[in-house]
Amino acid sequence: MNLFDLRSPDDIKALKEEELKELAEEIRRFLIMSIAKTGGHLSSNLGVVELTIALHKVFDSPRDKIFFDVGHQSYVHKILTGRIKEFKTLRQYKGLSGFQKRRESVHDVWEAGHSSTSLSAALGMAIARDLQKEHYQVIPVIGDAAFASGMSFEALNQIGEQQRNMIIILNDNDMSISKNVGAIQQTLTKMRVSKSYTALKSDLKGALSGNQAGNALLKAMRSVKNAVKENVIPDNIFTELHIDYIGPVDGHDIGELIKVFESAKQHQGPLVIHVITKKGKGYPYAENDKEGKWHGVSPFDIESGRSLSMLPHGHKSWSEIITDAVCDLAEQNKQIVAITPAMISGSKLERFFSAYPQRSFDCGIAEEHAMTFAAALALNGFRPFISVYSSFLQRAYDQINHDVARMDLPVVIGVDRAGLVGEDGETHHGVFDIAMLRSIPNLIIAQPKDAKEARSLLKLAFSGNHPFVIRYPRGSEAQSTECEAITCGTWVKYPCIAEAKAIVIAYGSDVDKIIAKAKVNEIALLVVNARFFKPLDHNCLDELAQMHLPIFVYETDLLAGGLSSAILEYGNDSGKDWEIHRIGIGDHFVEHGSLPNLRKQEHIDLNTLFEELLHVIR
Ligand SMILES: Cc1ncc(C[n+]2csc(CCOP(=O)(O)OP(=O)(O)O)c2C)c(N)n1
Ligand SMILES: CC(=O)[C@@H](O)[C@H](O)COP(=O)(O)O
Ligand SMILES: [Mg+2]
Repeated sequence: MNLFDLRSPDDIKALKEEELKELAEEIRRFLIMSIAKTGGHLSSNLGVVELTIALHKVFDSPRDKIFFDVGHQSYVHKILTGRIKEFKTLRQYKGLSGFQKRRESVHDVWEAGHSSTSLSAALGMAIARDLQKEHYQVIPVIGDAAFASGMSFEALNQIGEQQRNMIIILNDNDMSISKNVGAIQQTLTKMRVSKSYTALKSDLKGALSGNQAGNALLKAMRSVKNAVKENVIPDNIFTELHIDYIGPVDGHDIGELIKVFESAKQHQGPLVIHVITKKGKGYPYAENDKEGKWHGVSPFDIESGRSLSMLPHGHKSWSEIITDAVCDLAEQNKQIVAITPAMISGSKLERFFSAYPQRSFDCGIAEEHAMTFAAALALNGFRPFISVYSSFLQRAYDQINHDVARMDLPVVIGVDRAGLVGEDGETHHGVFDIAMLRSIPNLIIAQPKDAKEARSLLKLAFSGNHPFVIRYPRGSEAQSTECEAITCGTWVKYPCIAEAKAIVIAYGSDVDKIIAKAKVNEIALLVVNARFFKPLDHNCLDELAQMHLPIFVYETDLLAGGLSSAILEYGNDSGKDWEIHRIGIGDHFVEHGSLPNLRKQEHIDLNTLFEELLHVIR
């Protein structure tokens, strides 16, 4: 079958098992070729090819609701639902999203990007269906790491109690972004490899070969389980929650998957089907990836596996710059510990984890738990550094407020991926954290403009005794080992040339870019590096007000509640009579695309700033 003829799942309903296996191989080849060109989430999608084909073969999307937790592994679903032609635009501005989007297709019945929402959503859909007296299947597909997250267990607790019909596909590849962690994973591994479950599986195969329908199958399952229950099989975490369980099932055996899914159609009440897959299947570099290098990739050379995107000379990622600084501080200060909620590779914490394994903790996808865990370590004499992507930090708002800030505990929170991130789109743009955190008492919130300031701010953070938030963007910066003393809450003024005609207050790496652009264009500006969002530098603001010049506050984050809001609040409270121009992101979510395109679309690119500046001062 030509993949490009695929319009809807109906096109595969008549295919026989052998043809479906060929389809799987064609899709696998297409994924590797296409993602090598565009970048994207490679290994998770290679792992769910047969699983997704079998789901669309057996169930009737969009009537039956098939959806994916996080959604980064929904590319095969998109191919089978008529979107293969758009894959050349994957994650590009106005192109195909890397996650499920309702605007793209009727087959995208849910949206995510953040982990572990699928089971709660499934219960909502199932109860809506029942209350409306409708009849369709609700089928969340959830990975082993997303399953081991708090929100998933909150949902399972109610699913077990509600006993609504749903088919939970647990896609267990024993991987999060890198190797999965935690006791729940250990339990799943035991279930996956224990002989009794394998024995049970061969009995299951027997039952299936007789083509027994659902309940008969489960009766067979239960009789087998009861038969072996005395000696080996304890009830598992699912049955203890009154959720039936079938598994483990080979997630690459289309025939077996179809039989199990067919049987599941008749099942009454919630059912978990434990599917075992190989993340990265079919592409050796990704199959053998333990560090998570092939989870989310930039364009790469298929033959060598080499990435085609290189950092500018002398640059390191901001994540690495921060980790290097924390490692150097940790050499002197044995109380420094590092915590990550499942993002070791994304946050580039590998150096810390290998240098200080006893002082390194990966909590799994559990931002809420990780933050309170950090608070208790700080309360008991340690100096935790917890790195969380800005958008995932939204999960830990109450823990920052209720545990870290209220008790005024010295936790250093590295807010990675702060600002627009680009290709991952609205669920991942880290544009809310300044507004989200600025109202919490006791927090210090800062952003460095370069590597030297990053090291200086971290030195200040670990020398103080208060919760300290340091935010930094996706992307890279020239590395530096320099460091200087910084007084908390102080901004820095950079007069560009001659008598300033306007003031620009900015932060992060844009500060130096604005200075350079003003010099090249011989525009007389005073540029202020507002490296602290909290506390504001009131002395500096008082001085700026005295200059009676137009003040441009240039933000690359949400305007509402951000830096300019804080400045306006101060101006109001201190009776300032000043002219403030605000540039930043308006009251809407920002879609996916490359950063230059998004900045232009949001009118937060430097050209927009300078156009507005010149409009005022000339
Ligand atoms: C709240 C939240 N935290 C972290 C992430 C980053 N993240 C995306 S996918 C992923 C791993 C998912 O592992 P799993 O659920 O097992 O799916 P797999 O990729 O193995 O198929 C993580 C940690 C996220 N999307 N949302
Ligand atoms: C799906 C998900 O949430 C992560 O894989 C995320 O896409 C990683 O983002 P970075 O590529 O910025 O590390
Ligand atoms: Mg996984």
